[in-house]
Amino acid sequence: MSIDPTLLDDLEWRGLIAHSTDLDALREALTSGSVRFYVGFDPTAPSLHLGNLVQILTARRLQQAGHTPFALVGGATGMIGDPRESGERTLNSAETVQEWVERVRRQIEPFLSFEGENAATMVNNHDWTASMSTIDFLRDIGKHFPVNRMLARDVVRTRLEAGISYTEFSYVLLQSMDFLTLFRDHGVTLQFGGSDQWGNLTGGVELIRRAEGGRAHAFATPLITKSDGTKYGKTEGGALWLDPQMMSPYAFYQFWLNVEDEKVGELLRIFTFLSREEIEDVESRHAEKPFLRLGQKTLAEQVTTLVHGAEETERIQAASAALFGTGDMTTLSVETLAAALGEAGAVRLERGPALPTIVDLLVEAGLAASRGEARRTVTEGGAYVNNQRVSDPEAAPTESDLIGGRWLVVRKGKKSFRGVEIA
Ligand SMILES: N[C@@H](Cc1ccc(O)cc1)C(=O)O
Repeated sequence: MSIDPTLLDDLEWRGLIAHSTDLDALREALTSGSVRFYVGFDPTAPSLHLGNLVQILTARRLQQAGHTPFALVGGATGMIGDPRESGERTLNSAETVQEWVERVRRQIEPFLSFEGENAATMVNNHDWTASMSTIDFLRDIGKHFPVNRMLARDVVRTRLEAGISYTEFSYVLLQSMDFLTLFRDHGVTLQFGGSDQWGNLTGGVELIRRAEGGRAHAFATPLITKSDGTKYGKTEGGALWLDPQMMSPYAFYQFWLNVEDEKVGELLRIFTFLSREEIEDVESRHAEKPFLRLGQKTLAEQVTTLVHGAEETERIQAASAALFGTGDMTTLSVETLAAALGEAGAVRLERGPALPTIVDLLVEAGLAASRGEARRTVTEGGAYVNNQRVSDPEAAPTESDLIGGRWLVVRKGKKSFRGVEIA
């Protein structure tokens, strides 16, 4: 496996290095051989989310450049909880943590290669933490942690007033012990994580120095925020999950399609494997005609393909093109349409003796508040069934209009549409 000497320049160009312990030493290490590195994920939910994806993709970049990944799932740290500013976490049961460990592990695996000279290894910190005695922990690890420095960390300072348990306060020792263990047992010399992990990352580097006289490196990736500084996912109603059961691939795709123009370049650099030339080309074409949304479309296609695969992405694209365009809907697969409409909203109508008229459809689909309003929408030319404009308020679709024998797409104006299932 040859080493790509341009890796660090590429990471910097992508804006992936927000903090680092010593960039020159890191560059030296990353160009002189395959570096064993690690990144950890806590099972705090049944699925990883957008923030974790930055780390997963960064790990993949390092592996593609010839370095050797250790992906850690926090079977132990997931039992404790990394302190966050919003307050003390509630402890999850051991069974729940165990179940989530497995799910998180399966989510990470497809992004890394487990073959070849620099094959990835999955590790679980429960393996070296669970059997450790309290006495050993306090003597061998605790002794290296000055409490005054632990108190100075931002997250701890913000928590001091409202309160922080000894459990969460100790978290940094566990993560630092992980780095030390991987350093000793596997020669791991680099850890990275999100910028909120900076204290935990440097804790490990410092512990390796104090306990072992060893040299290790760390860097932190930036926090991904919207242009107003708030987190993605907050206003969309929940985190952006990678698990298709928790966030449909269609909704995932739509999220990328709707990011702000100012963010397109940054997100393309962080979340795609397009080259610098390709990204710069998309950016300049996007800047010329932002209304074509080339940047968002590229982003949506690339990231959805990485997470949900090419086939699923094509299905979503076909559905979106049909829903928002003028295309022929009858050629769509019913599954894709149903998924897309499930997201956009769909209503179900009992099949009566005759199919409903366009006025009925607009009212039933919730696109018009009254029959009067529905009638006006039709006469003003703003009503569509399956992308075909309907101009007669009394007109009703025919059986052959029903996609897959039961679906209609009712649209009002350009953007509001609903699925109607006649069952
Ligand atoms: N603390 C990390 C997860 C982690 C756990 C253990 C480690 O050794 C490393 C990282 C997070 O909350 O995202």
